[in-house]
Amino acid sequence: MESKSVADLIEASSGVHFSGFHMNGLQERHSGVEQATTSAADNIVMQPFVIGVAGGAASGKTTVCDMIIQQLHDQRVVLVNQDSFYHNLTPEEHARVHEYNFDHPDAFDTEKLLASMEKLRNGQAVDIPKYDFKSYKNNQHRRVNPSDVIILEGILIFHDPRVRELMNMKIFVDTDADVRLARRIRRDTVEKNRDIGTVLDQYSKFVKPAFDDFILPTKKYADIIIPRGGDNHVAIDLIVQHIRTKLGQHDLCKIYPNLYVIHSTFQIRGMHTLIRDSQTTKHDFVFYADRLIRLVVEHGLGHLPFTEKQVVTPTESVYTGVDFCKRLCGVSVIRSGESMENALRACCKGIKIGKILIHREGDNGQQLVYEKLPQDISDRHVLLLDPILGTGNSAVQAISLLLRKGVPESNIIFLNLISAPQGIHVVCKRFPRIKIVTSEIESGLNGDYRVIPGMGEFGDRYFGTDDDDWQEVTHST
Ligand SMILES: Nc1ncnc2c1ncn2[C@@H]1O[C@H](COP(=O)(O)OP(=O)(O)O)[C@@H](O)[C@H]1O
Ligand SMILES: Nc1ccn([C@@H]2O[C@H](COP(=O)(O)O)[C@@H](O)[C@H]2O)c(=O)n1
Ligand SMILES: [Mg+2]
Repeated sequence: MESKSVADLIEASSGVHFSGFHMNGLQERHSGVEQATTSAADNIVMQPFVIGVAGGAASGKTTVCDMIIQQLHDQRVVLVNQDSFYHNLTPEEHARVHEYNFDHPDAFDTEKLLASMEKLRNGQAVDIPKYDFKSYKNNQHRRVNPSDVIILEGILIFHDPRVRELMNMKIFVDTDADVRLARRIRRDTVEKNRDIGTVLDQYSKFVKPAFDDFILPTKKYADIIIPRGGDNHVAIDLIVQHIRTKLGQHDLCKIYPNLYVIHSTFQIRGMHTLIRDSQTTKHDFVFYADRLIRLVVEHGLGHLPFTEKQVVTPTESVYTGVDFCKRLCGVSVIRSGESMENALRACCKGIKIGKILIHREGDNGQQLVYEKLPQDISDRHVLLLDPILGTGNSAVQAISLLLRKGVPESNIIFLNLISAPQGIHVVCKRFPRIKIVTSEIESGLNGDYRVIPGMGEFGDRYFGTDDDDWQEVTHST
């Protein structure tokens, strides 16, 4: 495509909002996308999703954890047992081990557990003791690497509020006392070589009272109570599904503090349902997409800086409020992004809106970038408009161009309707200071790099250039 004709194309497609068209995309095309703007990107530590699993001894905690881990096979999951943090016994305690209460909160070195968790959450590997139930020692260690999911399991794992605080999800495995006792007898006699008399003594002296006094009272902290432990496949399936959703969605907001997902309501879900439905007419698609876009734009504007302003009301009282940010412009990514311009103009009277055209050239991923931006854009806060964040490639191109124009990274707010986690990772890691405002986070991308569940080709549906509409036009003319 010839440079001049592209300029004309943009001019024709967008209308002139201001002077200052720069045609330097071709020169920049071969220089590639800018490298990460700051080393801070490398320092971002993904916060793991921490699941706590509590319940009485032999209730099936380890079995439930194993089942969750098995189902989350495509995630990096690590299991940390509270048993690993049993205090070593003194020689005196060891000599009278049958009088030692292994079910009391004081039997555990919770400070050490907290220190290990702190390391894992900071992305550092940690050596976790391996507890030997036969020798009562934890002299050996295993190396645990930082992971996407950490499962903390143990009878008293909900006891200390500081440990509870670490958890994103708390599960209590609720199994009848007689089943727990029967399993314990079998386990302790077979696996731990203990005689049945000792097992029963320990149970009545320590295990049962501790369950009533310390373990059962922590059930109230659970988000989910699983009756029948590992037999409850439905509960485990639901939990795994929830973890997957959480990993892909809102926890992204914890990982990336500059990612904002507008608060979901049934109205918003209803609008999404309509625009995602492939049967929705163009008219309805535009109507509900516009409503959602307006919400995203309003939310995005809320992230602009403000100055305090006092006004005198008609009752001659003073109202202390704020003044809008004045140095502002929009930049839409042609063509879908243009659908967001009206909402921005409706909110910000007379706002300048620039345009960026990103063109994928063949399959080699090379992209041509043409732009028409305000000359003083480096002095402005920029609202970057593109309804769908998919792989993040276009967004990286667009943001890199803005940075080359001198716009500070922290002055860019990227507004979109839906975001794929992959795109969020790409953009937020590379540009940790930009803000992203979106209305929903998607499950992911399919093999063709299309957003799933998504809403199809947004530009075609919004501007009526999808196949059906073209046919309609052909038939009616
Ligand atoms: N649903 C089940 N049916 C039969 N045996 C089970 C079931 N769940 C666990 N067990 C057995 O009971 C014992 C205790 O289970 P485990 O998962 O280790 O419990 P916990 O970790 O709560 O102590 C183990 O020997 C295990 O094999
Ligand atoms: N040396 C030890 C240490 C602990 N116990 C018992 O283990 C139970 C906790 O383990 P779970 O896998 O069942 O959660 C607890 O009831 C302790 O009494 C032990 O017997 N010997
Ligand atoms: Mg266990």
